[in-house]
Amino acid sequence: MRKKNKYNKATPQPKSKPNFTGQHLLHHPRTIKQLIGTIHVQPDVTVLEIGAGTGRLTFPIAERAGKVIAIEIDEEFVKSLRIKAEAYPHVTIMQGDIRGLRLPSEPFCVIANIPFSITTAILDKLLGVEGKSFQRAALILERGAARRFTQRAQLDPRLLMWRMHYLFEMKTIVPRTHFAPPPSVDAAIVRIARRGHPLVPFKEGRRFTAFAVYMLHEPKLAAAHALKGIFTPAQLRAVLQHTGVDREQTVASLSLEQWAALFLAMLRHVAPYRWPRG
Ligand SMILES: C[S@@+](CC[C@H](N)C(=O)[O-])C[C@H]1O[C@@H](n2cnc3c(N)ncnc32)[C@H](O)[C@@H]1O
Repeated sequence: MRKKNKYNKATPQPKSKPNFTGQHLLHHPRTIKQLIGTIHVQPDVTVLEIGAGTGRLTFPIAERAGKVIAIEIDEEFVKSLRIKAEAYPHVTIMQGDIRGLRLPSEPFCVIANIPFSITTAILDKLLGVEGKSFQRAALILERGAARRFTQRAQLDPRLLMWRMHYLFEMKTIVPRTHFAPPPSVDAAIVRIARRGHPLVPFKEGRRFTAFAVYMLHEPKLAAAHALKGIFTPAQLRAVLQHTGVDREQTVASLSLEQWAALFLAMLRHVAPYRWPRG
C-alpha cells in the first residue's frame, strides 16, 4: 500500500482573478487615432496587436487592416473580445502570453499599447531572430523607455544592435491621464521600422553586440583609445580617417553610422582572433 504523504494534497488554486500588470486602457480618442495613424495600414496588411484589453484599438485597427491578430492574456478580456469580434471575420483573438506565442510567418506590423513591464521582452521577440517577418510598429511605451530607445547617444549594446537594423522614432508624449486607470508615469508613441538597408548585416548581430559590449565598457573613454585593443596603429589611423571619428571623440558620442563603419572595418581588416568575443 502506498504510504500517505502529507505533501501529496492537491495544490490550492487562488480563488481571485490573477492580477495582470499593465492594464491601463487607452480611452483618449485622439491618441487612439494618432497611434493607429502612426504606421501605414492598408487592406493587404496583417496587424498584430499585443495586449488587446477590451478592444479599444482592436476594432478601429480592423477598419483598416486586412487581418488582425489580437493577443490578450486575461481570460475575462478575451471572452468579451471574442463576442465583439463575431462581427469581424478578419479578426482573430488569441489568448496567451505574448512571450510564449509564435509570431506570424507572413509579413506583419504591430500596433499596441503594451504592458510596460515586459517592454524589453516584447522588443527582443519582435526585433530578434523570431521576428523575421516583422515590418514596422506603432507602440505606446513608458516615456523614459521611449526616450532611451530613441536618443542619439546609445549606451546599451542591445539597443545599439537593434538600431543597426531598425529605425526608432519618438512621435509624441502621451499624458498618463489618457489611460484608465492612469499609470504612474507618462507614456509616448514610438514608431519602429525595419531599415531598407541595415547598417550592419542581420547575420552579424551577435558579433556586433560583442563589439558594442567591448567598446561601451567605458563610454566616456576616447573611442580611438578603446579601438587600440582591436586595430594595429596603422589600421587605426586609416579607420579613424575613413569613419570621420575624431581622436578625442568619446565612445558615447559615436553616431550610429560611425558604429557601423567601425564594426565593418574590423570585420574587413582585422584578423578574427582580435575581434571581441561575446
Ligand atoms: C496597457 S493595456 C492595453 C489594453 C488595450 N490595448 C488598450 O489600449 O486599451 C495592456 C494589456 O496587455 C495585457 N497583457 C499583460 N501582459 C500580457 C502578456 N504577457 N501577453 C499578452 N497580453 C498581456 C493586459 O491584460 C492588458 O489588457
